[in-house]
Amino acid sequence: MGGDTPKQYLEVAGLSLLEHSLAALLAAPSIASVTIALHPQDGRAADIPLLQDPRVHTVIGGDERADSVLAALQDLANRASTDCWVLVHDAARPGLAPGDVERLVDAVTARQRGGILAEPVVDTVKRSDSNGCVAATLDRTELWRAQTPQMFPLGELIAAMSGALKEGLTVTDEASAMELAGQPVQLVAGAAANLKVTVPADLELVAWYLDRRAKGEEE
Ligand SMILES: Nc1ccn([C@@H]2O[C@H](COP(=O)(O)OP(=O)(O)OP(=O)(O)O)[C@@H](O)[C@H]2O)c(=O)n1
Ligand SMILES: C[C@](O)(CO)[C@H](O)COP(=O)(O)O
Repeated sequence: MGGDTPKQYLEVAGLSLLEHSLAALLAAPSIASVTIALHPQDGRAADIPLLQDPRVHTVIGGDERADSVLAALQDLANRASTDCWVLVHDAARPGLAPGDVERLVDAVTARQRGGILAEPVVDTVKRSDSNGCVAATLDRTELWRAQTPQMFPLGELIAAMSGALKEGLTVTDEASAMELAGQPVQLVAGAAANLKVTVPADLELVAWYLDRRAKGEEE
């Protein structure tokens, strides 16, 4: 994103990205507690009123997203059964709605199979060769863009993430680790509003979605 403010503390519609994401999770009836992985030098989280909620815990994160996720999962395992289900969410996805969380939880619990929110790819997708030319056109009917939350049993996810990191494998989401461990992962339709804020224009886009939601308009 550039700039001096860490992405999770950029503001949209009067709240930081982290606060929007946290509020959505806390408003979802299925969520019992939330553990937030913070940067070791984080100086801002303590000022967030929602962090006073007794259901919220914090832990020091790691160098990469996967390290932060594993730190939070291991902290959670100190006070929750490894059989319980856990959802991992990006602070950088502030457009999450409590209803999205419940849709994922319902699908996962109905089939007792881990799953993720995801959006079908709507463009024609090309794979490039090393010269920047098209090597192939992919079959988009099989392609989805992974979102978060991603929901798996706590113990299985810790084992899968630890295994992947020990082997030096890159896992950019939790499903990747579960796939490497040979576990099935179901795809549950996510909303366009649940985008990952990655470039400055995404802030305006997510503000638009949040404004429509606040006015009760369809997404
Ligand atoms: N060491 C890290 C790196 C990222 N994240 C979190 O992982 C989520 C998704 O990562 P991404 O959007 O890629 O965040 P950054 O790497 O922080 O940002 P960018 O790629 O835009 O530089 C974000 O909510 C971010 O806060 C984390 O917890 N620990
Ligand atoms: C987990 C994720 O949001 C799925 O799309 C994404 O992979 C995280 O972002 P990153 O840029 O890969 O860290």
